[in-house]
Amino acid sequence: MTVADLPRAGIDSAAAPRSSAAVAALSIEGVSYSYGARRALHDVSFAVQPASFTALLGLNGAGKSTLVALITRLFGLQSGRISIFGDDIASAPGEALRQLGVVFQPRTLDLDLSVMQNLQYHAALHGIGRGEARSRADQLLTRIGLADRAGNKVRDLSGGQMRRLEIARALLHRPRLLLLDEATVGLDVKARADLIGHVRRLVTDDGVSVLWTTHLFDEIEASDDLVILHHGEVLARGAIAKIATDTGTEGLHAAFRQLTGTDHLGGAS
Ligand SMILES: Nc1ncnc2c1ncn2[C@@H]1O[C@H](COP(=O)(O)OP(=O)(O)OP(=O)(O)O)[C@@H](O)[C@H]1O
Repeated sequence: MTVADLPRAGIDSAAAPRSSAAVAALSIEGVSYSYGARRALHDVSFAVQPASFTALLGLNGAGKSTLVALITRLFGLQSGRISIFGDDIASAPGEALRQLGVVFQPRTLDLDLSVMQNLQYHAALHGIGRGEARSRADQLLTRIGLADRAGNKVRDLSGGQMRRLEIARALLHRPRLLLLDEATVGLDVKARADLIGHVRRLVTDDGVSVLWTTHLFDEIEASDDLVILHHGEVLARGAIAKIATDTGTEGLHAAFRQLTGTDHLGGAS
């Protein structure tokens, strides 16, 4: 089976856009959030365009996880607006979240169940029937290179394979927007490259829109939409070349250093 034979993982006719194709996959407008007196996000605004890879770059404490918690409605909004393909997460949460798949930073697989059982359990939570779940799971496991591991217990997988399984699980209900929060933490260099390659192919081959949060500069490519978040504020948006031009610097490291005033650079550690 080739990629062309597979259903487009990101496209679900039931979740087709209601209006024009110009609607952003994810729109964040004027979002602020505080934990008591501690401000975590301040007037954050940016958008993820359909079928694009947007990298949200920030050092530890920048506010990435807080933003993920707001997008997924783990936390309630204090101010601002978030919408997914035009559906407001506060006023139309069902419609909005149906179009969202999430891979959270901590692993959330059941280690004692098989790969297929993990997927079927999750599909049942989404109300997907057994036959349909099996068919979608088979397709997704092929898509992410785990078809031969369907019967294995999850605890026998490598860290990178577990992450890929979490991506397959996040795509089971055919969301058009995939949110991954520091998905490569704990993986070695090869597993990181492998994982990010899979995610990039979901964008180019299947039209999935991706928001990828990271503190690692080497996970960002020249063609990505980049959002630099620092101490809860968006300091720059756009492609690396644009940000470098805007800051009068050469390349991402220098631009980041200039924008944030910090020498603490995220490397491939
Ligand atoms: N439950 C909490 N109570 C109080 N402050 C918090 C809480 N969670 C996060 N913070 C603070 O909010 C700010 C943003 O944290 P957040 O975890 O969103 O950043 P992050 O970019 O995800 O960092 P990391 O990569 O380390 O997870 C930090 O100053 C953090 O200390």
